[in-house]
Amino acid sequence: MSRLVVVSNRVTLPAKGGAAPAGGLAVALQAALEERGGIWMGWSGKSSGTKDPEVLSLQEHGKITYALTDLTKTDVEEYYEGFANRVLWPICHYRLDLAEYGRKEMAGYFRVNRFFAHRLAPLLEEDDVIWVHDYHLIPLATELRQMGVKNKIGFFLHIPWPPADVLFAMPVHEEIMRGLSHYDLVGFQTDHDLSNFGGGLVREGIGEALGDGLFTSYGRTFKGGFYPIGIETKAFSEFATKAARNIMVRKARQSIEGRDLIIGVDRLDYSKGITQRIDAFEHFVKNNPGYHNKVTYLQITPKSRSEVPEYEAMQRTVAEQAGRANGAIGTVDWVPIRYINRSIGRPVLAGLYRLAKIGLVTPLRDGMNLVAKEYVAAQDPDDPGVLVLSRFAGAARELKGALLVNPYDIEGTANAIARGLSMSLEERQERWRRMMDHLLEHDVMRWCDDFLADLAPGR
Ligand SMILES: O=P(O)(O)OC[C@H]1O[C@H](O[C@H]2O[C@H](CO)[C@@H](O)[C@H](O)[C@H]2O)[C@H](O)[C@@H](O)[C@@H]1O
Ligand SMILES: O=c1ccn([C@@H]2O[C@H](COP(=O)(O)OP(=O)(O)O)[C@@H](O)[C@H]2O)c(=O)[nH]1
Repeated sequence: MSRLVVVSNRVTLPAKGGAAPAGGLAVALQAALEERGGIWMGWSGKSSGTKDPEVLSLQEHGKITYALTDLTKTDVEEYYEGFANRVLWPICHYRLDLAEYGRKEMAGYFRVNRFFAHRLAPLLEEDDVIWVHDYHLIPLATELRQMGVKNKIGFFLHIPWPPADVLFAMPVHEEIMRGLSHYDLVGFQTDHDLSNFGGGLVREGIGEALGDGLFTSYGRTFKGGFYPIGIETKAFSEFATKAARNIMVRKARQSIEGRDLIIGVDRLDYSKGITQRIDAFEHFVKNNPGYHNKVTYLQITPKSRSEVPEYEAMQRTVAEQAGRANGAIGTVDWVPIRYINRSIGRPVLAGLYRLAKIGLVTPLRDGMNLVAKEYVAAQDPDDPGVLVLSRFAGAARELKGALLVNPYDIEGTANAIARGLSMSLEERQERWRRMMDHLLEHDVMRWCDDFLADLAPGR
């Protein structure tokens, strides 16, 4: 088997005790690489200030060699906070209104991709298979090809790919589309993302779908496919079973005092639909007096990308909204919404998911949403909870046993909460079994194997 070289913007070294960082990409790649071994190259998450970053720091952990680089302050501002998170992220999440274009940021994005290529190239061996992840690094293959790298290079996009009318509002879309054509395989989360990609090529007159998963554009022929990312289903389910003994989970159980628990877990991001979700919960409580003092909604929301103005503003908005809703619907002996702003380790999260009667996962747009899958995997087969899931999450293409909602429809989401809480055991089990069987078969290793088999068959 060829050596696997993974490149992603952010690389986080495994924490003591094996706790993984918040963020689906890091969680999934760690699981996939731990089994197969290989190199994982990317940004350390640290800034070297104004100094040029030192050479790569190489560190071995188990079968993985981590190759980390710092970035200068300017690089972080222009490449990560600027172009990646203020242009590509909003555009790919259909938020044209939030995209902020700047020539400086665009230049910084392409410059850092070149820098990554120059740092990566000396590590490469002839037979290596290179797997690049996410929107931060779209131009990386172009840069590597210009340096003469002939290896197989695949790209997987963890976030949605928008339709032509949205994508082409981005001034630099042509460079981005050209960048993708330099890969051997371009993978998306869902069939919808793939068809948006193919549709965009045709609409702009820059390429076409040749059939059998082949595309051509800018004089290159490459494969495209969809590979829905999975979780470590079996291991996560075992975590959840054991977590009942965890002290934090026991304390949480005691503190809800027999009320029904509803759980939401999301990075603090405008794409996650947290404000609409709080509105929906408030609406549910107001319209279902029988549930007064009988339900607790726990929203776990670690801060994310706080240097980006839209994210900083959200911290205030969501906190104020949770406070206002508690003021409006709470009573002297009942705080209906518990809003937590820090990251919780996944072993504890697993136990909290299992305690919850409803997993409330209502992003306005999401590439996949691993929380939805983790919630299902964590359930007790004898008494499973109900997943209320946005139809705009990639996970909705697979998890047909969920109650699918439109997160913009506040009343509809409130009704789904009510329906979930009163659903019969038989229906809950039937819906859960369907989803769990799917997740057991399509776990994170399957995702990894499927992608790599299409990228480098027979290697
Ligand atoms: O690295 P950050 O800027 O702190 O952000 C964390 C990650 O967020 C995004 O995750 C996506 O990947 C998940 C796994 O495929 C998927 O389930 C989710 O829908 C996506 O939003 C981002 O794509 C990653 O690059 C970030 O590391
Ligand atoms: O306090 C938290 C919140 C989230 N997560 C993990 O972060 C990932 C979030 O992935 P998802 O695909 O749902 O969204 P993303 O943040 O990548 O957009 C999941 O594995 C969560 O278990 C975590 O470990 N602790």
